Amino acid sequence: MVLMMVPLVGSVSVSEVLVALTTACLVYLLVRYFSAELPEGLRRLPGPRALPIIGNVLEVGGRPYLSLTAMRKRYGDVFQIQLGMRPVVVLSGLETVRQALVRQGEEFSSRPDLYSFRFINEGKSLTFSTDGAGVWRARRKLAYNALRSFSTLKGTTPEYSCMLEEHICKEAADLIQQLHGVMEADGNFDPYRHIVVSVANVICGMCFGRRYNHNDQELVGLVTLSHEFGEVASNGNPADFIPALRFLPSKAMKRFVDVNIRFITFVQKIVSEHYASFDKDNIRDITDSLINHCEDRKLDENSNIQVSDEKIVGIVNDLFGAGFDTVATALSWSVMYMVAYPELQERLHQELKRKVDLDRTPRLSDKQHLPFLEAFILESFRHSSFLPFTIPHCTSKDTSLNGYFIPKDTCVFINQWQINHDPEQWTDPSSFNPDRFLSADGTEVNKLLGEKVMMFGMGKRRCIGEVIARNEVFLFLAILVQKLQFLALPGQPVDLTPEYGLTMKHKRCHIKAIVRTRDDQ
Ligand code: HEM
Repeated sequence: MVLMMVPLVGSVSVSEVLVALTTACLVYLLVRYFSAELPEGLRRLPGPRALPIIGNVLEVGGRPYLSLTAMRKRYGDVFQIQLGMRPVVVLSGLETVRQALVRQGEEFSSRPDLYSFRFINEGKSLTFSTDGAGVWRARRKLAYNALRSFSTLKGTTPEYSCMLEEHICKEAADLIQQLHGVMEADGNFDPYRHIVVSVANVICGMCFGRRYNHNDQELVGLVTLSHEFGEVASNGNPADFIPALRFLPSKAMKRFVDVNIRFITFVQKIVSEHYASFDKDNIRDITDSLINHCEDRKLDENSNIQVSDEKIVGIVNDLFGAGFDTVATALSWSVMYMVAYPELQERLHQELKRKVDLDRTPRLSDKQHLPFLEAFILESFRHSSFLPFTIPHCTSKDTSLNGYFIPKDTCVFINQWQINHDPEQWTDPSSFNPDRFLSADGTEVNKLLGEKVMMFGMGKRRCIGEVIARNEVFLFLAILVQKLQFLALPGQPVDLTPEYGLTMKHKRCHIKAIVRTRDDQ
């Protein structure tokens, strides 16, 4: 957002429109500053001094997770910046964030009315929209129950403990075939490009009861567009913070709108097909179960929260959207860490060999016997912190935190990256060291420490796909580590610098994989 805002501001600084705007903003800020009353006993939020119109955009820069972490050292766990004309409160520190999102959860669990969020799922997103508490809660419960039922459903054969396990095992086996094929054809591959299709197939299986070929242009085109989405959705776009800018052309915003239209068109086509073939006695997937809920609800005259059919069936957009890029990014980072640290990759393989054997496919139940893999995943989450901020929150009423007054409707950023790299919590936070999560003899994972890694948010808005996501990352990785060895290409060192976005990716690159045979174990 910040990167996009700077050139835009520069290109129109000479126009009359902005001169008028500057004056209006200055007046607005001055009036706001002097008129804001402070309740007795509470302090004004600390924070850097803001420039007119652009606020603190220049200081925040292109890597807000780093600059806002640095500002926390100066201003503490709760401080305020100004993004354009919008004040934003930034929260850091595990205990402060827990206080806000859990103990004061009711006050901190709304979403801000950001212009760009209106284009996501046509403004009806469960995740991004400003639905009132009642509607949001009802939709969230529906989404949570649908996800739980369709992931824990019995597999089609007894060898699988549940449908989620079945989907993952089949997709992981197919991914290995794919990678083998690409290695034979090209000698290298882009890990994210292939992983994202396999992961998307797992969520497509649950949501739509179907899977796509790795070369299906419609799906591949869609799931590889997440960069365009994340660039704007990470923490808005310039027009979210300087309202007048929404009337000026913006390439990034246009791409963002286009991605959202493509996305919704893709899902709506599938939903229409589901309506056409819907059979109440044969609920095939999450889409069917949501359609069924609409039918049932029409019979229930006592339901007091009114949610439109569109908003109910539209939940499937959120589940599909949230379900592939996040997990694929997590897996892609894990693969890159294995490439960067071959000795850790070997330890992972040896653990699998000892605890699972190489002849049978790992299962979800193997998790408890693979502490090093669990520690490795925790460290990949912590170190990459690929979701550096939660989705922006907003205060639902005037409140206070750590003695500071925060007015109603204030946009709140939660800095997960800071929590995961806080030197007060983590020894040598910048080094990649899975052993930090293991007991001295390496046989047990320190669960308490593991819970301090913040990747899924906290409290009322905590991710509803967390269990599924953790299971997916574990099982995909276990199967990949068992069957493949990942390596850097000669002369191409691994670059683990994250590229900023809603989900931060490592630089797109090519690596190679060797299929492990019994002889070279
Ligand atoms: C490693 C993978 C994942 C990570 C790191 C992750 C992380 C997050 C985070 C940080 C939030 C925002 C929390 C907040 O605003 O405070 C979130 C929200 C959400 N996630 Fe996930 N997520 C992952 C996978 C999934 C999956 C697989 C699904 C569903 C299939 C999912 C569904 C959702 C939904 C629907 C929300 C919005 C909840 C709400 O606004 O009430 N996520 N997730």
